[in-house]
Amino acid sequence: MPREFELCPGRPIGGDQPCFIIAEIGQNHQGDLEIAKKMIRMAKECGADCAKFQKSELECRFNKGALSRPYNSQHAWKPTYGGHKLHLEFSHEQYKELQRFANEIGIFFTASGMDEMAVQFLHELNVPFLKIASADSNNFLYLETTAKKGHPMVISSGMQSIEIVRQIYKTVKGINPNFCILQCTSAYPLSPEDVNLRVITEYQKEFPDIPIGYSGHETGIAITIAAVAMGAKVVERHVTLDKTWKGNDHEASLEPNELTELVRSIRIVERAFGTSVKRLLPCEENCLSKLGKSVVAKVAIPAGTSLTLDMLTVKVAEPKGISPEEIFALVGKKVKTKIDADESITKELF
Ligand SMILES: CC(=O)N[C@H](C=O)[C@@H](O)[C@H](O)[C@H](O)COP(=O)(O)O
Ligand SMILES: C=C(OP(=O)(O)O)C(=O)O
Repeated sequence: MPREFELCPGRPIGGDQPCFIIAEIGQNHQGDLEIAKKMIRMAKECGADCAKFQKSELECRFNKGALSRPYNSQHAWKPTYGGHKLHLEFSHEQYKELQRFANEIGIFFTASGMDEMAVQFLHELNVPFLKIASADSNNFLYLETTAKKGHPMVISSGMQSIEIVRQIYKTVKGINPNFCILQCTSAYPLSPEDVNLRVITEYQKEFPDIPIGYSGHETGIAITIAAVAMGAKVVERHVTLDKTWKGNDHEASLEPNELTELVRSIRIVERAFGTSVKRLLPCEENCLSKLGKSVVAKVAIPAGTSLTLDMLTVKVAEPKGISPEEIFALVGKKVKTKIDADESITKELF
């Protein structure tokens, strides 16, 4: 059983705790603070545990060449990648406002720190946990600095190999025990064939003492529900107010009705995990008494006969007789009284 730890105040994850559901607002707010607030409210109303953003300090995250490279995508807000990213970036003051807003409406608030300066800002903002985006999970310098901040960590593993993920585990484990690793494939939208849910099982085997989760970029909710059924303890999905909006992530995001349905389905699946003890349950008694089978005489059996298998069959019978699993134990037993063909074989006959 993976160890539990408190990801947010009063909200442990891992073990048998409910799956922690992150609504990744990311940059789907289009650079508009009012849309961002609407999305935080939406995440809360749909039942997500946390609203998450992406914080960058652009000069720390990108070099000059990357900032000035042309961005010709249909999703571009400005002609250069730097201009585009700047359009989607909220200031420190705006982050504080969003954090206050999330506090007011009662949903956990955090962000991925997309570079070391952003992590320092989020540390000062005192977010409950730090999300490490896939693109930083092999950035060991950053990982070490971030782990040392002491916040719980949720680390995504898109674009990485198992060797790198082992190194992530080892590095962070040595500094900060409170972290989990998410299976993730970094493509938008993600085809089911590239999801590789089996990696969740692999991570559970490789890292049995930490919670494992899933960060999905597919469309729809089925795959994320399956991830939870496989034991994901944290799930993250992009959310949007409108999938047709401009932006790289909207198509692979969930609209409010889908997020609501995802949360509802995850909570149902969790109720269904139940126990690993296999036994007849009280709720099965009705079915058993209506359709459960009994041993029945196949032929008329005279009193004093030693039973053989060819005298017996199994049917739904009234009254209830001996259970079918005991049929072989009846062979050789002598009946006290005569039994008619098709009569239930009951304990009283011996
Ligand atoms: C890998 C990574 O950081 N991925 C993020 C999280 O999933 C995404 O939200 C990107 O920020 C987004 O897809 C980038 O789009 P553009 O390049 O149009 O700003
Ligand atoms: C890119 C991010 O997440 P992931 O790698 O899980 O898609 C993020 O959190 O900003």
